[in-house]
Amino acid sequence: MATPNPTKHILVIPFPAQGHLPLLDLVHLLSIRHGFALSILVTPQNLPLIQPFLSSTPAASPLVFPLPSYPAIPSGIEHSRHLPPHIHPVLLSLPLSLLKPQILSWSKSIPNPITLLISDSFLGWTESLAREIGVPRINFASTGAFGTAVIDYLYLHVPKKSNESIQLESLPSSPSFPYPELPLVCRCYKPGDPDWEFIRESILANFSSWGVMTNTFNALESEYISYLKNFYGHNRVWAVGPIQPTGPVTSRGGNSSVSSAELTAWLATCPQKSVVYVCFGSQYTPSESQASAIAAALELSGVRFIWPLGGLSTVIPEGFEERTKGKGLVIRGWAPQVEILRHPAVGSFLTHCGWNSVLEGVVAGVTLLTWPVQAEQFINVKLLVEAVGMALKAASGSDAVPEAEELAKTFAESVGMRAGSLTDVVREKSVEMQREAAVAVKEGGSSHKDILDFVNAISLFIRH
Ligand SMILES: O=c1ccn([C@@H]2O[C@H](COP(=O)(O)OP(=O)(O)O[C@H]3O[C@H](CO)[C@@H](O)[C@H](O)[C@H]3O)[C@@H](O)[C@H]2O)c(=O)[nH]1
Repeated sequence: MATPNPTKHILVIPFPAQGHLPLLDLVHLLSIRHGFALSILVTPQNLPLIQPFLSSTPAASPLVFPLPSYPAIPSGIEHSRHLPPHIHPVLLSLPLSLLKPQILSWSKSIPNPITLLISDSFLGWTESLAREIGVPRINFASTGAFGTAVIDYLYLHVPKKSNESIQLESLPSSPSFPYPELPLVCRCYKPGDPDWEFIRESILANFSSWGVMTNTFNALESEYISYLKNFYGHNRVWAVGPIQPTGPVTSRGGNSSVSSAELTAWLATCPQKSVVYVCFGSQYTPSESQASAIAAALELSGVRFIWPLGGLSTVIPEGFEERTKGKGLVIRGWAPQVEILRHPAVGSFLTHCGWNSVLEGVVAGVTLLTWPVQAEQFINVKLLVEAVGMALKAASGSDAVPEAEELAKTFAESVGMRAGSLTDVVREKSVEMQREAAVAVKEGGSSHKDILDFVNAISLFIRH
């Protein structure tokens, strides 16, 4: 562990959403390995959520400011998981931006000046904050390079609602997407609406950040990483993923509602690669008919499974748990996803393709079965299925209700209970990407090198 150096002081401004947490894992690594002192901006309700990070990062201190009220955000809400579904999480950027004067005066009052600001790409307003403090800013993108490229493109060339597919001309291979599959953060933009104009300006401000760090790796997205370098007009785009969870993987993002011992005991009864894991991330609850289709498919296929229903209210058919007793585990609440995926008994993952789930699946070498529902998930599927060829399409869209028989076949093929030549190809590609991901983060690997390159680049700004 490196000795913390107070002259290397990073102000970190995370975005309060589960899927954006890898920023904390990244700065943990910078602190532990490279001796950076960290100040983490956090609002009071979110302070307990970052406690595990603070406990494991001795040179990190919270910088706590109450969240100012803002009309677009119901009062008392400080985290995206508590926002009603009709409010896009990015709008939490608005009240946070009101903290700028306080952050500025705090930065002037401290004995160990800030060297650098790292903030989430949903917080592009921090670009002008960094300029006022007089330090460079790193824009941290929690989506992949392709996802980031698409969101950036769509804020430059705002698409009109259309029945035709929207083609993104200057991106590699000029991909096109049906309008409803474009990220909601882009489709929600309302020209002339002051809140959305602020968000647009904020995203455009990311383009002038001094550097960009992204949670991806070269072997997975080299084409889009190169594209981003070209787009931003410099090479300070560091692909540093897959960022590893800080501390025990069992507690990533929340306390699990099932004990590790219970899970391990059950998984120990299952043959290698025989279990299908089903999860839709932290922000989506499958509808009752979707949950029924999944349940029927699990039952019909006869596969072993683990299915966390989340803290929200997924309704599953009556009697399902009794009928599948021994074959599967239904988890009510938060599951230790990373731990589950890394268990050798798990063979495939029906996922909504949130970027963290994708990377966690890649690291674990499981076969990804894709069912994108929102955000940039359709873009991630294009990457995984069409560009890399390492995933199988299971369903698509928040309104989709797949045929139980078809989904059952996909489940069975994915764990080798049914022959399917495509699955072999896909499975081999998953194993190859798993290997590439492991190589990337090891000494000499592309992501490891990018972190060192980043540390060297910012040493120019360190005052001694
Ligand atoms: O029971 C659960 C459910 C989720 N997780 C974890 O929660 C995270 C979920 O992140 P992600 O898979 O990225 O999904 P979302 O929470 O939906 O993430 C949002 O943010 C991501 C990063 O910007 C985007 O890629 C997604 O599309 C967007 O929906 C992952 O680390 C999971 O391991 C658990 O540990 N247990």
